[in-house]
Amino acid sequence: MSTLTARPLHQFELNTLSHVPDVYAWSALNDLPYGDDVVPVVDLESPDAVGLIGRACEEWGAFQITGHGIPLHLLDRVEAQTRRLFSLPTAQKLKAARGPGRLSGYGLANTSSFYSNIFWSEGFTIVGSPHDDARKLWPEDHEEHCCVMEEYNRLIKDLSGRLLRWMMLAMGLHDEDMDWAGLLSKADPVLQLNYYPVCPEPDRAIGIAHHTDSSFITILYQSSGESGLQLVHREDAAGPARWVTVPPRRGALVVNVGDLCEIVFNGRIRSVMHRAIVNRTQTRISVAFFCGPPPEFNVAPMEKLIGPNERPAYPAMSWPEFLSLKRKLYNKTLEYLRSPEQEAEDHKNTSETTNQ
Ligand SMILES: C=C1C[C@]23C[C@H]1CC[C@H]2[C@@]12CCC[C@@](C)(C(=O)O1)[C@H]2[C@@H]3C(=O)O
Ligand SMILES: O=C(O)CCC(=O)C(=O)O
Ligand SMILES: [Fe+2]
Repeated sequence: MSTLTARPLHQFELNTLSHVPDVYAWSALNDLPYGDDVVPVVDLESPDAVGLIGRACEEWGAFQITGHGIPLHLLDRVEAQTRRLFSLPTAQKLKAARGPGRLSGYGLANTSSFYSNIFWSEGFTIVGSPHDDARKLWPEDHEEHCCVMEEYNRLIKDLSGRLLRWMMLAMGLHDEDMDWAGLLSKADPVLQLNYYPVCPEPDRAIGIAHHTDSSFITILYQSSGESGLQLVHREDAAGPARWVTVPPRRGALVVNVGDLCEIVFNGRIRSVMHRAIVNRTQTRISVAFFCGPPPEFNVAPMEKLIGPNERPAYPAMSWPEFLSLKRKLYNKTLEYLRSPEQEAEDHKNTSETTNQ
């Protein structure tokens, strides 16, 4: 396993290939059985939205939302701008390549550096303002792109604050326990545009390998047509852990619970393992909004969720500390934080501090 570093871009133009070259071949795609259960769909205008969200978070760590107030024509424009970006010639896209140590720009998904095989996808990350990178792609003609992305960021940030507040209420907490809107207003919005070209042998490739998002929640738009997003439904009375496909639904958005919520809610809800697969017939795009905190945020379980005489299920740390741990341990991060070894380590650190 390596740490997150920039990696060379594709050696191939994926949409021209008639077979999957070995560096793109994945063997562990069927590690779990498939389930045909359906990820809950919550209408945010429904009177029991809070309860439905709470149940979906506890059972799935994910749900689709309708009635979210983001106009369909804006979603269409976001999709059109995303397709326009990825259909630029490779040389042009490389002008906005994600440089070493930078999060924003064009390249493979960052997490691809954990694997020796390459993802069948391209990514473009927008952190904060879209202007700098868009100017590199379209020196004369980036106004429309920036306008659309900024408007989307504004509405989706607002929506994420509402959703987090409802999740908190569903967990029996109250408005005074966390000012989500205030907290999120201090963070840079992060948008990840994903592009999955058609693939001649979809069973041999992966769009983005399984992972959890680090954010509080991720709000994902996926293009209609072929589905690609799959998530792990944990073992329950109905069966063992299984892959479940989240079909695109016109106008709906997918909400994924991320690692930060798992920690803040002290494990009452868990982040959802998910991946994107590819298909033979339709180019797919997705746009993920990662709802994260400002750098100074203290990542720790909320006091009220820790029972009397109970230790928090996760140790406290800063957000940059969490991200650097995640860069090292990737899918093992939360398991490590919950483990007894970590508790011992945590205890040692606390006694060192108190001994000083
Ligand atoms: C709010 C977030 C979520 C982050 C970290 C932080 C800021 C940047 C986000 C992304 C965006 C691109 C994919 C990812 C994997 C990456 O490398 O940077 C994401 C990551 C995560 O989910 O871990
Ligand atoms: O394309 C998708 O459906 C998933 C994308 C994703 O998981 C991500 O960008 O983190
Ligand atoms: Fe993701």
